[in-house]
Amino acid sequence: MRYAGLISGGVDSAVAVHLMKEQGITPDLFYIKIGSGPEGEWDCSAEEDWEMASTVARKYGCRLDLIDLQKEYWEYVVGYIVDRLKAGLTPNSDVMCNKYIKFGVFEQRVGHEYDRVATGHYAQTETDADGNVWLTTSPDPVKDQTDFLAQLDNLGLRKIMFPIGHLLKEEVRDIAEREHLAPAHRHDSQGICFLGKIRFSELARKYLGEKEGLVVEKETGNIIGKHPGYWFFTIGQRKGLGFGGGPWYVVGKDIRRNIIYVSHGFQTQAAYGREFFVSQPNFLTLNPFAADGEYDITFKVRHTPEFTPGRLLVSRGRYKIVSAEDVQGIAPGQFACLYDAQHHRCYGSGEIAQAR
Ligand SMILES: Nc1ncnc2c1ncn2[C@@H]1O[C@H](COP(=O)(O)OP(=O)(O)OP(=O)(O)O)[C@@H](O)[C@H]1O
Repeated sequence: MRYAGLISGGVDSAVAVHLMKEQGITPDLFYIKIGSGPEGEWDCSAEEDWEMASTVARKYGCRLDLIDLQKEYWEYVVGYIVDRLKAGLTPNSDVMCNKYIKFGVFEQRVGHEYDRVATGHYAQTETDADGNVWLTTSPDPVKDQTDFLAQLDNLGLRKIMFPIGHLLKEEVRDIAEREHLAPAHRHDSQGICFLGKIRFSELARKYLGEKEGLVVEKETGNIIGKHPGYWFFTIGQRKGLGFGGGPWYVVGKDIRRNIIYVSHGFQTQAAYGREFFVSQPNFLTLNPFAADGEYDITFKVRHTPEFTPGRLLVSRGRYKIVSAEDVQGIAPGQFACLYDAQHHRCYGSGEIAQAR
């Protein structure tokens, strides 16, 4: 068996390597470089991550290679983000980075030479009696990353290994301390999916520019203020609106007229919803909802520790989630991730469809 390990310079993948060594496996390690943009305009400070990865590789006698996927990252992941922002949708860079980069381009370039590829994700897999491999959640609900992995295909899932998947973050840190792994005291690495909120707005400014529009209170139609372009705002967003007299929630967008609709108050009903459609989901293994009917599920519409209970209504290939609780900020384009009622198995995810 040939083993590869994806190493980021952070604690999680360092401990993953340690645990593989404990099992007698010496993986070849790969550090993926996404660089700092086509014109070198973003400061990614990746040197430190590379240093950390090298220290771990030396300690465990592993080969370490740097794979430059800068061009592909900007083409596929950043391209997708800008596209979605322009369409008024809420993109998810972590999901797409896993799909296109770590398990997409990496697999084509390097991964295909290996039988298994290990990462430091907080997720697990299980094999049923028929030999089907399923993605299952981490015991650490705060760190669980199954939602980021839910767009992979079954081939990827069969190949992947999560050496720290059964552990809590605290346990991973303890191992790192005990083993004097250099990154033990580091913050989480930049990772390659580094595009957080700030980056999103920087990207939006660079690629889509600014275009002044109106901010309108949904209930009254009153004009509250102006904004620099609908692409800077996400449905459900509360912080960073800067309109005064808040809290305000973004509850809708009219992208044709460049209008942002907001709603006022802490408990505003307009910020919540209970029902929405999911575009054709990607099923990681089998589709457990193949027959029309109603199913008890849990789901997530964003990366939070909570799994929301609800029912999935399936009718002629259409998937509708009816939540048992109010859900804040149901944003078209964002992924709805589907789990069983015990939030043990993660079945896959699909984009939240535009309300019609
Ligand atoms: N630049 C990279 N090169 C290679 N693999 C990476 C890189 N960034 C992330 N990974 C892989 O993806 C996993 C999850 O990445 P994520 O960005 O979520 O980081 P994390 O949970 O903070 O993990 P870590 O502590 O290892 O950075 C990492 O554990 C690692 O296996």
